[in-house]
Amino acid sequence: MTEAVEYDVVVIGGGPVGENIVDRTRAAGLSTALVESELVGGECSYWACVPSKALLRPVLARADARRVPGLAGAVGGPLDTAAVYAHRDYWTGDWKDQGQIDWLESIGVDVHRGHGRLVGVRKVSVTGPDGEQHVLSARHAVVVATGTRAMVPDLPGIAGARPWTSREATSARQAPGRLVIVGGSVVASEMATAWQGLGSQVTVLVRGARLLPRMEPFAGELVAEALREAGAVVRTGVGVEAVERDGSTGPVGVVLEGGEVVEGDELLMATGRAPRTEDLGLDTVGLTPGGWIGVDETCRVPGFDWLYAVGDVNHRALLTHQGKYQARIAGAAIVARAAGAPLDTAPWGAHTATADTRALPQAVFTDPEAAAVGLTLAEAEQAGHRVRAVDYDLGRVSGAGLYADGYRGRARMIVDLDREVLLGATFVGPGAAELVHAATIAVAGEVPIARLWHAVPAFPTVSEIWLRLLETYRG
Ligand SMILES: Cc1cc2nc3c(=O)[nH]c(=O)nc-3n(C[C@H](O)[C@H](O)[C@H](O)COP(=O)(O)OP(=O)(O)OC[C@H]3O[C@@H](n4cnc5c(N)ncnc54)[C@H](O)[C@@H]3O)c2cc1C
Ligand SMILES: NC(=O)c1ccc[n+]([C@@H]2O[C@H](COP(=O)([O-])OP(=O)(O)OC[C@H]3O[C@@H](n4cnc5c(N)ncnc54)[C@H](O)[C@@H]3O)[C@@H](O)[C@H]2O)c1
Repeated sequence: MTEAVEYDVVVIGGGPVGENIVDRTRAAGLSTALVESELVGGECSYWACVPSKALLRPVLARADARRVPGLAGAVGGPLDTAAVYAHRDYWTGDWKDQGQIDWLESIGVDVHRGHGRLVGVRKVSVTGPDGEQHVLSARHAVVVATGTRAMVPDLPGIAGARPWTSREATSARQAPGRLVIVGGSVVASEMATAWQGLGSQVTVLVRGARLLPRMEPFAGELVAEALREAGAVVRTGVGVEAVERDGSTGPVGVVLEGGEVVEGDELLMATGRAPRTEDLGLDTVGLTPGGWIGVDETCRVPGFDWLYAVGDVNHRALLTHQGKYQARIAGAAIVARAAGAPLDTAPWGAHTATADTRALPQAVFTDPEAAAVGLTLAEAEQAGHRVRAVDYDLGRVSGAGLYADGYRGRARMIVDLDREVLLGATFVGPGAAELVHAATIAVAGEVPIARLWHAVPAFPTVSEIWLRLLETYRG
């Protein structure tokens, strides 16, 4: 092995989070290396956010158009699926990352293709595609941004059944005749919407009581109702015991608790994520391989002055936008520490990822869309806040009625009664994803209800929901 090449900062993992870290550290003049074992751009760009939304957009646009009088008749037919897949392929750059590499070169980041592993304090080995190894050392920081992989439960028969994970579900070039989905959270709900819309007969097997269990209960209920109306089967409270499949092309059988078998042509396991830390050399610095990497509010690993874990891998918030926010915070902290400058780690300070716990937004691209920020009613009560949930039927807002005939949706805001600020908000309805950022500003800014009263939504937009919620609260 050759002598270590020294940088100020070494980042392992070039997903959206790693890319944002290196952008920050380079902009501040720190020499920076990025180690990536697959494609720069990460899961999000090639097998998650981007291809899934490219598949979903035509499905949701068609559903919206079918609710517009005068337009419905023009969009009654099936989707041009070849064009949908081509559009998805375009957005993934045909699973090539040359554009990202060119950008990194243009900002002066050295990209090391290969598998990165810690090999002691401040040291990272890179095993290239040809098996050759070299070592990088970091003067100031090593950042782990290795993200997650799909977590598939170890059910009897699962390996032989060759189930889809989120990777196949976002990159497939043909709709299976029958798609069985195990799981009930975001991936299950979005992929059920996409593939039912693209022509599959979808069956969703939900272990819990409803879809989207981390959101207000009405979100999952409205999404399940719409999926059923679109022709999908959504079954709740069902456990899966085993999976069976004979041969390479035969149908797959999902054996439920009690013995019933649900048959499909493909099976998608949408059962959560596992951190990509099992082969990362964590043991060489006293950490446990395979686990999530816990961090402080600056995304630094407790007990280390040089090791950071940012994005999915720290398990604070498994979302691209939030990982990129952490990258901005951690990047600023690395730069400040390298310069010996003081850090602002007070809540909402420049070097603390406060929004992860206080104002975390998410938009789920189902039909209807479901978007939320901050705490749900149950979470707020559990945290000991004195709160009131204010609900309103989105379909009663003029802007919503004009947006779609028979608009169905619901909104809820959670008011902290002691401080009269919002702790959270949820919007479910066609186009509702675009409503959440206003709520994020209200929650992160701790804007008093009395001042929100002066934030007048334009007529006739769906945003008039804000006025209705505030009127309902004020009686
Ligand atoms: C189907 C699906 C849809 C999603 N949709 C959304 C969405 O709409 N909006 C949203 O906000 N979030 C969405 N997410 C979540 C989002 O994909 C993740 O939060 C995001 O990708 C996390 O970014 P990251 O950079 O932390 O990790 P990743 O994107 O996983 O990137 C990690 C990178 O590290 C590399 N790597 C791993 N180990 C090593 C190693 N040892 N050496 C070198 N390189 C390594 C990997 O190859 C990868 O490129 C979705 C997830 C899924 C599964
Ligand atoms: N639009 C978005 O923001 C978006 C879209 C997709 C994914 N994501 C993010 O990606 C992450 C992964 O999403 P996900 O839906 O895969 O995971 P998740 O962790 O949100 O949910 C996994 C679900 O699978 C169920 N499950 C686990 N084991 C099971 C088993 N053996 N049998 C039956 N059910 C089982 C769990 O009960 C849970 O509901 C999430 O954190 C999500 O926020 C975000």
